[in-house]
Amino acid sequence: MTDVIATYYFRPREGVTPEWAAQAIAEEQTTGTWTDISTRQNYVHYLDGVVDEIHPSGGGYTCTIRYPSEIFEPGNIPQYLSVLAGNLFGLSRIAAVRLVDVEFSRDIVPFKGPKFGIEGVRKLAGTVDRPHVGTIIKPKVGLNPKDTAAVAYEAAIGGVDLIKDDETLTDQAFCPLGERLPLIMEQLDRVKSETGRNVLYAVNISSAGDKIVQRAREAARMGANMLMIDVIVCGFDAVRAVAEEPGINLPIHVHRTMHAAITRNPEHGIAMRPICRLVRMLGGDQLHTGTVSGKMEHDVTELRGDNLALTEPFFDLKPTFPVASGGLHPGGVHKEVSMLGRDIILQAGGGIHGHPDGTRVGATAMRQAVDAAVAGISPATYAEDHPELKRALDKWGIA
Ligand SMILES: O=C(O)[C@@](O)(COP(=O)(O)O)[C@H](O)[C@H](O)COP(=O)(O)O
Ligand SMILES: [Mg+2]
Repeated sequence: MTDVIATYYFRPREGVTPEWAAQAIAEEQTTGTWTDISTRQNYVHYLDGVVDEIHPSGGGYTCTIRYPSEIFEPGNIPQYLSVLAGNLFGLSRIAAVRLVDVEFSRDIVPFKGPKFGIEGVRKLAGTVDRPHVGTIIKPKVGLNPKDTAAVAYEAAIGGVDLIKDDETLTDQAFCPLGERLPLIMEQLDRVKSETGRNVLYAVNISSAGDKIVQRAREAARMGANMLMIDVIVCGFDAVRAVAEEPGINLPIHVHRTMHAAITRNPEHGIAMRPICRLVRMLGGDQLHTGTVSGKMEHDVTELRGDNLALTEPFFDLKPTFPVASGGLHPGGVHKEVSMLGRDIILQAGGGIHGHPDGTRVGATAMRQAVDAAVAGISPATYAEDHPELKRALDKWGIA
């Protein structure tokens, strides 16, 4: 059995040595506590966490801690997190601590990973290597099912590859999932017969732990071609439960709403990297990781590393499709593609539905921006003979 290696950034309180702080984390997360105890048996020793290395970093230190994989109950993600990311965050003699990354050992990754992954999603959408364009139905909530489906049709016929519910839309009375889903699939069938394109719709099935698998089954029965889960608010295991459910063969789009409460502070919390590794191993086919030009806080170096964690070899798991979303518009596409590559889903809500000529043209403008980026042509030049893109650039400029 090999060890699991976690990397932490930490800053000890004044008067506390980095050695003491790192050791306190290793003990707190494995077999120790704040004082020696009389109940300890020698045979417990093999489960001790071991501080490997400590290096100064920024205003603090980074350390790697080895966790014997026997401390983990194979397949039990909540238990993994209680060890890797549990009590340590509250230790008062450590001013700040952040879980930066985890190197999992194969024996605690009994999961199958994404069913589709980048290649499988590309096959469904009929693309080879260009970035995908996605949109979020806006306004986030409030539209009735009929109007929601009408917006979906406009975006799909305009050229998007993916349509998704917003993270706050589930099965509320003003837009019941059971009405919205069939109406949207009907519109996407219409687009398929009119254009031959298979547009994906990620229906948000986020719900209580004892309901989410049943909601996934119902969505599949109603003709869904993709599912969406808010992983942080539902819990990581919800992704596994849906991904491993026999009889449900649908890609899973993973939204990370609430992530910034734990990922944003560069000194304290959990970085996006471990979250990327978990979502990939649990079966997420697509995952929001951030943009280089959008409205959300972002660190380009971290972001590129996060996207690599989704796509680099990781045992034999398929790569997960990174999603760049949040304040994106056609004028930002060239920057996203040049910094993040082509295996990316560029998702725009306001950046499509806010186009001066409406949703359909907004979608076309995003596709044109992608075509320009793939062809290596600047958006301004491409806009000279693509009026849809021009109108978008006139409104939002070039990032
Ligand atoms: O509600 C929103 O803000 C979005 O629908 C984007 O809409 P806009 O395109 O209109 O901004 C997404 O939820 C964010 O992208 C989430 O952030 P992240 O991808 O960073 O997790
Ligand atoms: Mg949203």
